[in-house]
Amino acid sequence: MDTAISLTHLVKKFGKQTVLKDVNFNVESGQIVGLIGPSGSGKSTVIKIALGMEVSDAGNAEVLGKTMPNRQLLGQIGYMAQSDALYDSLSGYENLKFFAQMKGISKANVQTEIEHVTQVVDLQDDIKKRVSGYSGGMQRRLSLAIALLGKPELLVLDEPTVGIDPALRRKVWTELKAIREQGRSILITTHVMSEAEQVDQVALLLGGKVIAFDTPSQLKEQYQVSSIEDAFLKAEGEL
Ligand SMILES: Nc1ncnc2c1ncn2[C@@H]1O[C@H](COP(=O)(O)OP(=O)(O)OP(=O)(O)O)[C@@H](O)[C@H]1O
Repeated sequence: MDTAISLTHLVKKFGKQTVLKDVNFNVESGQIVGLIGPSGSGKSTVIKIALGMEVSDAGNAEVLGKTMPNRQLLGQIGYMAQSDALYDSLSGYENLKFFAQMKGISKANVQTEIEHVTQVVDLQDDIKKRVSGYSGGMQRRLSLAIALLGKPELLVLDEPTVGIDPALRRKVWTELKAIREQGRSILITTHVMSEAEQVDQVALLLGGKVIAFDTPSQLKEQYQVSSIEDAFLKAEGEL
C-alpha cells in the first residue's frame, strides 16, 4: 500500500510553547484518517506542516512520496483551511471557475467538475449569488467544493463540516467515502465525534503527541468505552 502522508517525529515550537513534541502517524492511500484532539492541541499545526505551510523544528513530513515543503505537489492536494479564502465580490460559480483554472483542470472537464462539486455541497440554488451574501455555513460549503475540485490524490480538510447541517453532513460523508473507494486519501480534523466513528484510523493528538492511532473500534476497545467521544474524554482525563 502506498503512503499518502508520513509524519515522523514532528516537533513544533511557537516561541516558548512546544505545541508538537513528537508526532508520528501515516495516512495510507485509500484511507480516511481522522485527527482529533482538544482545541489548541495542534491539529491545524500538524496539517500545516504536512502541507509545507509551516516548517517543523524537527522531524520529517513526506507527502505523496516527497519531502515537504514541495510546491509542485500542491496541485495534487485539495486543502480546506479553517478560515475561508474566497473572493467575496465574485459569485460562488466564479470562485469555482477561478480555482478550477488555478488547478489546471482542462476546459473540457471544468463544467462537469463544477456541477458535481456544487451538487455535493448542495449549493445549486445559490451558486450564481455573490459570496458576500453567503452565510458562514454556505462559505464553508463553497470552500469544501473548491477543495474537491480536480479530483486530488489527497484531501486535507480542517473541520470541513462546521456549520453544515446533519442531512448535508451525511451527504458530504457519502462523497468522502466514494473518494476513498477511488483509492484517494483523506486527512480530516473534526470536533464531531460521530464523524470520527466513520474514519478508517483515528489519530488522537494530546499533549503534543499522537497518543493513540487505531481504528475506531480498536480505540473503543482499548479504552473500554462504547463511543469515540468517551474514548476521547477518558484519554484526556488520563493525561
Ligand atoms: N502562528 C502561530 N504563532 C503562535 N502560536 C501559534 C501559531 N499557530 C498556532 N499557535 C498555537 O499553537 C497551539 C495549537 O494551535 P492549532 O491551531 O494547531 O490547534 P488546533 O488543535 O487546530 O485547535 P482548534 O481545534 O481550536 O482549531 C495553540 O496554542 C495556538 O495558539
